Amino acid sequence: MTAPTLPVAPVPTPTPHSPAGPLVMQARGLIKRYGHVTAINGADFELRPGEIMAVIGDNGAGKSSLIKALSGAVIPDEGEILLDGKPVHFRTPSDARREGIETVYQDLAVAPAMTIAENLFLGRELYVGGPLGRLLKVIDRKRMLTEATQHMQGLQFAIKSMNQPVETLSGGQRQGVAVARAAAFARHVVIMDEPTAALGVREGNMVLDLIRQVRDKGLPVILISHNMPHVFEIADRIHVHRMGKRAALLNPKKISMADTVSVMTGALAADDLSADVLAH
Ligand SMILES: Nc1ncnc2c1ncn2[C@@H]1O[C@H](COP(=O)(O)OP(=O)(O)OP(=O)(O)O)[C@@H](O)[C@H]1O
Repeated sequence: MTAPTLPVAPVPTPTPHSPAGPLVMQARGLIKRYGHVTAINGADFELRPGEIMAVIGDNGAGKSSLIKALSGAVIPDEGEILLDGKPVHFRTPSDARREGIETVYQDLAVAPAMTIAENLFLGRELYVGGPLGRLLKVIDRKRMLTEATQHMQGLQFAIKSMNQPVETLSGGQRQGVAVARAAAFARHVVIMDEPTAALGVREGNMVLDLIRQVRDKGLPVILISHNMPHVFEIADRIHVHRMGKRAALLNPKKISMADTVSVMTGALAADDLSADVLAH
C-alpha cells in the first residue's frame, strides 16, 4: 500500500453550488437519546456539492449532537445517514474519516511543538520509499515539506515557512493549519465546529477566506457557528436547528439576520416565512 499523501489537486471536481445538485450527504429522521434527554429528535440534514451549509441554533438545540452523528462521534439510535446516496453506518470518527469526512473541532487539534508541515501530516506521515525506508519507517521530511507548501499555496494561505513550529503562529493561523489539514485529507465533506469562535476580527476573516477556498476547490463545508455576521457572509444555505431537529432551511441572500434569529429562538415558525426566504 502506498503512503497517504496530501492531495494537492483536490479529489472532488469543483461543482458550483446548484439547487438541482445531487446530495453529498443526507440524514433522515435521526434520533439520539441520552436517558430522558432527546438530543436529536428526528433531524433531517442535507448537503450539496460545493456548498457551505451553516448550522445554527440556540444553546442546547442539538447542533453538536447532529454533527457528532454525521462525523461518527455519536451513533444515532434511529434514522439513516447517506453519503452520495448510499447508506453509511459510522461507529467511530475513524469510520467517517475513511469515508472522506474530516472534522475540525473547536479545541484546536494541532500539535504546538511540531512544524506546520508535520501538523499537516500528523498521523499520516510520509515515509522514504524503498524497502529500507519502509522497514525503518524513515520519515520523508523533504516530500512532506514540498507537499505541505504546495497545499498551502493552493489554498492561498500565506505562511513564511512550513518549518515553523505551530506554537509560533497566531490563533488564526493555527486554526488555518487545522482547516488546511482537514481540507487536505477530506474527499467528501469538511465539518467545522465554531472555527472562528476564539479569534479576533482580522484572524476570523482570514479563516473565513480559507473556508471559501476549501469550498471553491469543490469540498462542501458544514459550518457550525454562533457568529451570525460570519454565517451571513459565508453560507450558501442556513440549516436552523431547534429542539433537536431542523426547523428551517434558509437562504441568507433573502432573509434578514433578525428574522433568522427569530426562527432560531422559535419566535417565528418556518410556516410564517414567505417562500422566497426558504432555501431550496
Ligand atoms: N453525552 C450526553 N449525555 C447527556 N446529555 C447530552 C449529551 N450530549 C448532549 N446532551 C444533551 O442534549 C441536548 C443537546 O446538546 P448539544 O450539545 O447537541 O446542543 P448544542 O446545540 O450543540 O448546544 P451548544 O450550542 O450549547 O453547544 C442538551 O440538552 C444536552 O444537555
